[in-house]
Amino acid sequence: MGMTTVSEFSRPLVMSGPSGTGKSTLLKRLFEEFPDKFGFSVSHTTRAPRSGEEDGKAYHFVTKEKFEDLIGEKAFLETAKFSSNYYGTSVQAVKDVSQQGRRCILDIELQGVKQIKASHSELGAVYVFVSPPSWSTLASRLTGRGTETDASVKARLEAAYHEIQYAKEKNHDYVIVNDDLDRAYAVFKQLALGEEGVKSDELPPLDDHADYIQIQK
Ligand SMILES: Nc1ncnc2c1ncn2[C@@H]1O[C@H](COP(=O)(O)OP(=O)(O)OP(=O)(O)O)[C@@H](O)[C@H]1O
Repeated sequence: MGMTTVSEFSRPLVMSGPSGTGKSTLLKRLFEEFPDKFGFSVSHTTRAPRSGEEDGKAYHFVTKEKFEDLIGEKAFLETAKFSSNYYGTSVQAVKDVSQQGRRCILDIELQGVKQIKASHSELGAVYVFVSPPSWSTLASRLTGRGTETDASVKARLEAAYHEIQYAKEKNHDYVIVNDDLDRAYAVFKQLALGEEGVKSDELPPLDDHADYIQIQK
Protein backbone atom coordinates (compact mmCIF):
# COMPACT_ATOMS: atom_id res chain seq x y z
CA MET A 1 0.00 0.00 0.00
CA GLY A 2 1.26 3.49 -0.82
CA MET A 3 2.15 6.12 1.75
CA THR A 4 -0.25 8.82 2.73
CA THR A 5 1.21 12.26 2.17
CA VAL A 6 -0.19 15.20 4.06
CA SER A 7 -0.07 17.42 1.00
CA GLU A 8 -2.02 15.06 -1.21
CA PHE A 9 -4.67 14.55 1.47
CA SER A 10 -5.11 18.29 1.90
CA ARG A 11 -6.07 18.88 -1.74
CA PRO A 12 -9.81 19.20 -2.30
CA LEU A 13 -11.26 16.27 -4.21
CA VAL A 14 -13.59 17.28 -7.01
CA MET A 15 -15.86 14.38 -7.95
CA SER A 16 -17.97 14.38 -11.04
CA GLY A 17 -19.61 11.91 -13.34
CA PRO A 18 -22.99 11.22 -14.87
CA SER A 19 -26.02 11.10 -12.65
CA GLY A 20 -26.59 7.47 -11.71
CA THR A 21 -22.97 6.47 -12.08
CA GLY A 22 -22.63 5.81 -8.36
CA LYS A 23 -20.95 8.86 -6.81
CA SER A 24 -23.28 8.98 -3.79
CA THR A 25 -22.87 5.24 -3.26
CA LEU A 26 -19.06 5.55 -3.15
CA LEU A 27 -19.20 8.64 -0.94
CA LYS A 28 -21.63 7.08 1.51
CA ARG A 29 -19.28 4.15 1.97
CA LEU A 30 -16.30 6.45 2.46
CA PHE A 31 -18.06 8.56 5.09
CA GLU A 32 -19.23 5.42 6.89
CA GLU A 33 -15.74 3.96 6.98
CA PHE A 34 -14.05 7.26 7.88
CA PRO A 35 -16.54 9.46 9.73
CA ASP A 36 -13.93 12.05 10.76
CA LYS A 37 -11.66 12.30 7.75
CA PHE A 38 -13.80 13.87 5.06
CA GLY A 39 -16.34 16.63 4.69
CA PHE A 40 -18.58 18.24 2.12
CA SER A 41 -18.45 21.97 1.71
CA VAL A 42 -21.74 23.62 2.57
CA SER A 43 -23.11 25.24 -0.58
CA HIS A 44 -25.03 28.49 -0.82
CA THR A 45 -28.48 28.49 -2.37
CA THR A 46 -31.28 30.94 -3.03
CA ARG A 47 -33.93 28.23 -2.86
CA ALA A 48 -36.18 28.18 0.16
CA PRO A 49 -35.23 25.80 2.96
CA ARG A 50 -37.31 22.61 3.10
CA SER A 51 -38.77 21.73 6.44
CA GLY A 52 -36.07 20.59 8.84
CA GLU A 53 -33.23 22.09 6.80
CA GLU A 54 -31.05 24.18 9.05
CA ASP A 55 -29.14 27.17 7.72
CA GLY A 56 -25.43 26.38 7.51
CA LYS A 57 -25.97 22.60 7.57
CA ALA A 58 -27.52 21.43 4.30
CA TYR A 59 -26.97 24.84 2.72
CA HIS A 60 -26.24 28.44 3.50
CA PHE A 61 -29.61 29.91 2.60
CA VAL A 62 -29.36 33.40 1.16
CA THR A 63 -31.47 35.83 -0.84
CA LYS A 64 -30.90 36.40 -4.50
CA GLU A 65 -29.50 39.86 -3.73
CA LYS A 66 -27.02 38.46 -1.24
CA PHE A 67 -26.00 35.75 -3.67
CA GLU A 68 -25.38 38.30 -6.40
CA ASP A 69 -23.33 40.42 -3.98
CA LEU A 70 -21.22 37.37 -3.20
CA ILE A 71 -20.69 36.75 -6.92
CA GLY A 72 -19.49 40.36 -7.20
CA GLU A 73 -17.08 39.80 -4.33
CA LYS A 74 -15.72 36.73 -6.14
CA ALA A 75 -16.66 34.60 -3.16
CA PHE A 76 -17.55 31.55 -5.24
CA LEU A 77 -15.47 28.80 -6.76
CA GLU A 78 -18.43 27.83 -8.91
CA THR A 79 -22.06 28.71 -9.32
CA ALA A 80 -24.97 27.17 -11.17
CA LYS A 81 -28.59 28.03 -11.78
CA PHE A 82 -31.23 25.30 -11.64
CA SER A 83 -34.89 26.10 -12.16
CA SER A 84 -34.44 29.79 -11.31
CA ASN A 85 -32.43 29.16 -8.14
CA TYR A 86 -28.75 29.83 -7.70
CA TYR A 87 -26.37 27.34 -6.14
CA GLY A 88 -22.70 27.88 -5.41
CA THR A 89 -19.65 26.66 -3.56
CA SER A 90 -17.79 29.43 -1.79
CA VAL A 91 -14.06 29.57 -1.27
CA GLN A 92 -14.77 29.93 2.46
CA ALA A 93 -16.95 26.80 2.57
CA VAL A 94 -14.03 24.71 1.34
CA LYS A 95 -11.69 26.38 3.85
CA ASP A 96 -14.16 25.63 6.64
CA VAL A 97 -13.82 21.92 5.93
CA SER A 98 -10.04 21.92 5.87
CA GLN A 99 -9.94 23.97 9.06
CA GLN A 100 -11.68 21.02 10.72
CA GLY A 101 -8.78 18.86 9.58
CA ARG A 102 -10.92 17.10 7.01
CA ARG A 103 -10.37 16.60 3.31
CA CYS A 104 -12.98 18.54 1.40
CA ILE A 105 -14.97 16.64 -1.21
CA LEU A 106 -16.94 18.51 -3.85
CA ASP A 107 -19.58 16.47 -5.70
CA ILE A 108 -20.41 18.81 -8.56
CA GLU A 109 -21.64 18.90 -12.12
CA LEU A 110 -19.81 19.57 -15.32
CA GLN A 111 -20.32 23.34 -15.39
CA GLY A 112 -18.89 23.66 -11.90
CA VAL A 113 -15.89 21.51 -12.72
CA LYS A 114 -15.19 23.68 -15.74
CA GLN A 115 -15.43 26.88 -13.71
CA ILE A 116 -13.06 25.65 -11.04
CA LYS A 117 -10.58 24.36 -13.59
CA ALA A 118 -10.71 27.60 -15.54
CA SER A 119 -10.50 30.07 -12.69
CA HIS A 120 -9.35 28.40 -9.49
CA SER A 121 -6.14 26.54 -10.05
CA GLU A 122 -4.99 27.97 -6.69
CA LEU A 123 -7.35 25.47 -5.05
CA GLY A 124 -5.04 22.64 -6.07
CA ALA A 125 -7.96 20.29 -6.54
CA VAL A 126 -7.72 16.68 -7.63
CA TYR A 127 -10.29 15.90 -10.33
CA VAL A 128 -11.92 12.48 -10.32
CA PHE A 129 -14.35 11.23 -12.92
CA VAL A 130 -16.60 8.40 -11.83
CA SER A 131 -17.44 6.58 -15.02
CA PRO A 132 -20.13 4.05 -15.76
CA PRO A 133 -18.79 0.84 -17.32
CA SER A 134 -21.19 1.30 -20.24
CA TRP A 135 -24.18 3.31 -21.40
CA SER A 136 -26.46 0.36 -20.80
CA THR A 137 -25.32 0.10 -17.17
CA LEU A 138 -25.81 3.82 -16.68
CA ALA A 139 -29.29 3.73 -18.16
CA SER A 140 -30.34 0.75 -16.08
CA ARG A 141 -28.94 2.19 -12.83
CA LEU A 142 -30.78 5.45 -13.39
CA THR A 143 -34.02 3.66 -14.13
CA GLY A 144 -33.44 1.05 -11.41
CA ARG A 145 -32.92 3.65 -8.70
CA GLY A 146 -36.60 4.41 -9.02
CA THR A 147 -36.14 8.11 -8.33
CA GLU A 148 -36.61 9.43 -11.85
CA THR A 149 -39.44 10.00 -14.29
CA ASP A 150 -38.93 9.07 -17.94
CA ALA A 151 -38.30 12.74 -18.69
CA SER A 152 -35.69 13.12 -15.99
CA VAL A 153 -33.93 9.90 -17.05
CA LYS A 154 -33.74 11.40 -20.53
CA ALA A 155 -32.43 14.73 -19.25
CA ARG A 156 -29.82 12.99 -17.10
CA LEU A 157 -28.65 10.81 -19.98
CA GLU A 158 -28.29 13.87 -22.17
CA ALA A 159 -26.24 15.58 -19.48
CA ALA A 160 -24.23 12.33 -19.17
CA TYR A 161 -23.25 12.61 -22.80
CA HIS A 162 -21.58 15.96 -22.14
CA GLU A 163 -19.94 14.75 -18.93
CA ILE A 164 -18.50 11.79 -20.84
CA GLN A 165 -17.30 13.92 -23.77
CA TYR A 166 -15.48 16.13 -21.29
CA ALA A 167 -13.87 13.08 -19.69
CA LYS A 168 -12.81 11.81 -23.12
CA GLU A 169 -10.88 15.08 -23.51
CA LYS A 170 -8.80 13.93 -20.52
CA ASN A 171 -9.77 16.74 -18.21
CA HIS A 172 -9.55 14.63 -15.05
CA ASP A 173 -6.61 13.44 -12.99
CA TYR A 174 -8.25 10.09 -12.32
CA VAL A 175 -10.99 7.94 -13.75
CA ILE A 176 -12.75 5.39 -11.58
CA VAL A 177 -14.94 2.95 -13.46
CA ASN A 178 -17.78 1.95 -11.18
CA ASP A 179 -18.14 -1.60 -12.45
CA ASP A 180 -17.85 -3.87 -9.43
CA LEU A 181 -18.62 -1.70 -6.41
CA ASP A 182 -16.02 -3.29 -4.10
CA ARG A 183 -13.30 -2.84 -6.68
CA ALA A 184 -14.29 0.75 -7.50
CA TYR A 185 -14.50 1.61 -3.82
CA ALA A 186 -11.04 0.17 -3.14
CA VAL A 187 -9.55 2.52 -5.74
CA PHE A 188 -11.63 5.46 -4.59
CA LYS A 189 -10.62 4.94 -0.97
CA GLN A 190 -6.90 4.96 -1.81
CA LEU A 191 -7.37 8.13 -3.77
CA ALA A 192 -9.43 9.81 -1.10
CA LEU A 193 -6.89 8.93 1.60
CA GLY A 194 -4.23 10.59 -0.54
CA GLU A 195 -2.16 7.48 -1.09
CA GLU A 196 0.65 7.66 -3.60
CA GLY A 197 0.81 5.71 -6.81
CA VAL A 198 -2.91 5.16 -7.25
CA LYS A 199 -3.49 4.03 -10.79
CA SER A 200 -6.30 5.60 -12.78
CA ASP A 201 -8.70 3.27 -14.53
CA GLU A 202 -8.96 3.51 -18.27
CA LEU A 203 -12.04 5.29 -19.56
CA PRO A 204 -14.28 2.73 -21.29
CA PRO A 205 -15.17 3.44 -24.96
CA LEU A 206 -18.70 4.59 -24.04
CA ASP A 207 -19.47 5.15 -27.70
CA ASP A 208 -22.93 3.61 -27.95
CA HIS A 209 -24.84 6.65 -26.68
CA ALA A 210 -26.96 6.63 -29.84
CA ASP A 211 -28.87 3.63 -28.47
CA TYR A 212 -30.01 5.77 -25.54
CA ILE A 213 -30.18 9.42 -26.53
CA GLN A 214 -30.27 11.72 -29.50
CA ILE A 215 -27.75 14.53 -29.49
CA GLN A 216 -28.35 17.51 -31.74
CA LYS A 217 -25.16 18.44 -33.46
N1 LIG B 1 -21.05 -0.67 -8.67
C1 LIG B 1 -22.39 -0.71 -8.70
N2 LIG B 1 -23.02 -1.80 -9.15
C2 LIG B 1 -24.37 -1.84 -9.21
N3 LIG B 1 -25.20 -0.84 -8.85
C3 LIG B 1 -24.63 0.28 -8.40
C4 LIG B 1 -23.21 0.41 -8.29
N4 LIG B 1 -22.94 1.65 -7.82
C5 LIG B 1 -24.14 2.26 -7.63
N5 LIG B 1 -25.16 1.45 -7.96
C6 LIG B 1 -26.59 1.78 -7.94
O1 LIG B 1 -26.82 2.68 -9.01
C7 LIG B 1 -27.78 3.68 -8.65
C8 LIG B 1 -27.18 5.07 -8.84
O2 LIG B 1 -26.17 5.29 -7.88
P1 LIG B 1 -26.01 6.70 -7.10
O3 LIG B 1 -27.33 7.17 -6.62
O4 LIG B 1 -24.92 6.52 -6.12
O5 LIG B 1 -25.53 7.63 -8.33
P2 LIG B 1 -25.01 9.15 -8.33
O6 LIG B 1 -23.86 9.19 -9.26
O7 LIG B 1 -24.78 9.60 -6.95
O8 LIG B 1 -26.24 9.92 -8.98
P3 LIG B 1 -26.71 11.48 -8.77
O9 LIG B 1 -25.64 12.30 -9.43
O10 LIG B 1 -28.01 11.52 -9.50
O11 LIG B 1 -26.82 11.71 -7.31
C9 LIG B 1 -28.18 3.38 -7.21
O12 LIG B 1 -29.40 2.68 -7.22
C10 LIG B 1 -27.04 2.52 -6.68
O13 LIG B 1 -27.46 1.65 -5.68
